[in-house]
Amino acid sequence: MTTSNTGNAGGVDPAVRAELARLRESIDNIDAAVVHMLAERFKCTQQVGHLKAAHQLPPADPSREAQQIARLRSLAGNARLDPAFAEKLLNFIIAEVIRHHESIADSAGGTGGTVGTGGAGSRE
Ligand SMILES: O=C(O)C(=O)C[C@]1(C(=O)O)C=C[C@@H](O)C=C1
Repeated sequence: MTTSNTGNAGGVDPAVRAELARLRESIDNIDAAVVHMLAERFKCTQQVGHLKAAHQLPPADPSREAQQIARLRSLAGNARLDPAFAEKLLNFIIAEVIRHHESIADSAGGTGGTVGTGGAGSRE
C-alpha cells in the first residue's frame, strides 16, 4: 500500500480531494461547453434537414462525410486526440443527424416543405 492517500485516517488526503475537485470543476465546464456546442450544431443540421427535404435532396451525403472525417482526423492528430476516437464520435453524431433528416423528410411527405429553424436535438 502506498502512503500517498492515507494521511486522513483511512480517507483520502485532503490535498488529493482538492485536486480532484478542481479537475472535476473543469471537466464539468467542458461537458457543459460540449452540450452547448452540440445544441448549436443540431440547430444548424435541423435547418439543413428542412432544406434538403424541401429540395428532395438525400439525407446523407457520403462525400461530404468523407471530407469531414479526413479533416477531423487531422485536427485530432494535431491536438493529440486519438483520430479513431474523433472519427467514431463524428460518425455517431452524423448518424443521429441523418435520422433527424429522414424524419423531417418523412413528415414533409417527400413533397417538399418549408425551411424551419428547428431546435437543439428536436426532430422537427
Ligand atoms: O452537410 C450535410 O449535408 C448534412 O446533412 C450535415 C451532416 C453533418 O451532420 O455534418 C449530416 C449528414 C450528411 O451525410 C453530411 C453531413
